[in-house]
Amino acid sequence: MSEGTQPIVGIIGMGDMGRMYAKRLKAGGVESIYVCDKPESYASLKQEFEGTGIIPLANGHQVSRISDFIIYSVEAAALPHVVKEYGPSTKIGAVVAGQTSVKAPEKDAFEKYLPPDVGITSVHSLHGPSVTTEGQPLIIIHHRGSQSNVKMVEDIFRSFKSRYVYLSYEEHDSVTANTQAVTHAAFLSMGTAWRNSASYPWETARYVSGVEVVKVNITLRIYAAKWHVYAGLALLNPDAQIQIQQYAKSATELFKLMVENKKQELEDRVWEAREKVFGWKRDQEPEPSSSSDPHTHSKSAAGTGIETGIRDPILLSEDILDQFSLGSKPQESTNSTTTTSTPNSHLSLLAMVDCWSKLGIRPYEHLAVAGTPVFMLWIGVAEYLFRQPALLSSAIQAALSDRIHRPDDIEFVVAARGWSECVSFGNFDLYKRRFEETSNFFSPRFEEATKLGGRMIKAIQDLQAGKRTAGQPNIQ
Ligand SMILES: NC(=O)C1=CN([C@@H]2O[C@H](COP(=O)(O)OP(=O)(O)OC[C@H]3O[C@@H](n4cnc5c(N)ncnc54)[C@H](OP(=O)(O)O)[C@@H]3O)[C@@H](O)[C@H]2O)C=CC1
Ligand SMILES: O=C(O)C(=O)Cc1ccc(O)cc1
Repeated sequence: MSEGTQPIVGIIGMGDMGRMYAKRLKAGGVESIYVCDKPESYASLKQEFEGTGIIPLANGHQVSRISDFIIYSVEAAALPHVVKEYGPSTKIGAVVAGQTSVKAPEKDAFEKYLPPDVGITSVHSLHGPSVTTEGQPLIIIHHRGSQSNVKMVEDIFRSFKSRYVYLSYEEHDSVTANTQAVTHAAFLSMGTAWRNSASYPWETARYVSGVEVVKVNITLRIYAAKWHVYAGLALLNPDAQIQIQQYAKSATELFKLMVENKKQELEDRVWEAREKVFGWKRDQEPEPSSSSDPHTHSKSAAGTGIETGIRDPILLSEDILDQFSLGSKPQESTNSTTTTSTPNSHLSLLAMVDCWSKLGIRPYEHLAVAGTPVFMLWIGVAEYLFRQPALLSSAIQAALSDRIHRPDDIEFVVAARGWSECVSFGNFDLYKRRFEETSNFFSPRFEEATKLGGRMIKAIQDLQAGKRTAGQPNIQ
């Protein structure tokens, strides 16, 4: 690349993320963008991108030969063979990145198949293709080559207005196992449980309000997306299995305490997890943003040593959550199965906080480094339940005595164990089958839920942004 000229950007893989990148980079002022998908898609890509300034080429060899910065944006499981094929054609002195959600296989493939004169400065946008890039974390992994390559990558993505987060390959997989893999395991399990109960949660009045809205909408959002994205980051991330297994173990152990009616043990375990994760003493309700919030003075992300600065609590309110109800809120009725006030064990959330506690995960610190919108919402609802002692007590009480939700809880435990086992087998076909069985069950509601999920994510981001502009501490 000669001095003063813009780098030529190449994208291999024009699926959802590749397209989003190409369009946003073009709109952001990158002059030359060459892209390709599989050779059989060349003709249709050419037609689709005619007149846009984004130039489709026949294959990854052509993109690699001409580009100064090449982004592989293909399925995680396909990446090694795609890099093996096109990597040797990479232009001398170019810089290569992968959009892959899991970096261990990407690192291996790049080291193995890229010529030694090629730099490796990888990226990962921590959000889906339909979410704004603005304010979202964009992880930059500088692995090989001149430090000036980092500046080039930063300049290329400047128009995204994302928040750059600098990690190593290993730190990336450790943080995303904590933020993404285990969070997805929770939502996938809820979906499987509902499917196996043959019940659409929005048809059951007890699921329409508050915390349930997030559970249902995000579950549907995940099942509406591509299975390989979730399979890749769960099955190929060496750190993810431990987290997913602990989540299933937490759900199982809590459930056993429930059915054995071991009140004291269950209470002690839940309140201890609350203190360990959130720092709030038993029965103590923290003031908003008070110094008793442990996460408001955290300094480094657990396990990474990365300085994170300060993070606000999320402080979701019932009012915000209810704006996104999937059904209409029923009137209080004498039939307890149809009232919104029926206490719920919230086993999926009790298990999540127990799992964070057992693994020493500090969710706010990971959120500050590499939080996805889904993870932020999930912490938001966990915080909502655990912040208010009365609400948490009523969940524990329901866990011990309520019989209405118990069948759902059984299904949930079985589902969490099933996902954990599936991940431990490392079998993509099995994962796909499990995913698609549930995804087909929910598909009639995808369009609506995806829109609602998008609005919910925007609302929580606006809430956070509003707090920051109101003078509360920011994470940067
Ligand atoms: N979707 C998301 O929310 C996010 C995804 N990611 C990561 O980004 C990557 C891409 O994901 P996403 O865009 O969603 O997935 P898609 O399936 O939409 O896109 C992947 C594209 O790569 C193409 N491809 C496969 N092999 C080749 C090849 N040899 N040459 C050229 N193109 C090829 C695929 O073609 P075909 O369909 O024919 O196989 C497909 O069009 C994944 O690694 C994912 O983990 C990261 C952040 C968010
Ligand atoms: O926010 C989430 O967890 C999502 O589900 C969207 C997503 C999927 C894969 C990524 O690598 C990054 C973000």
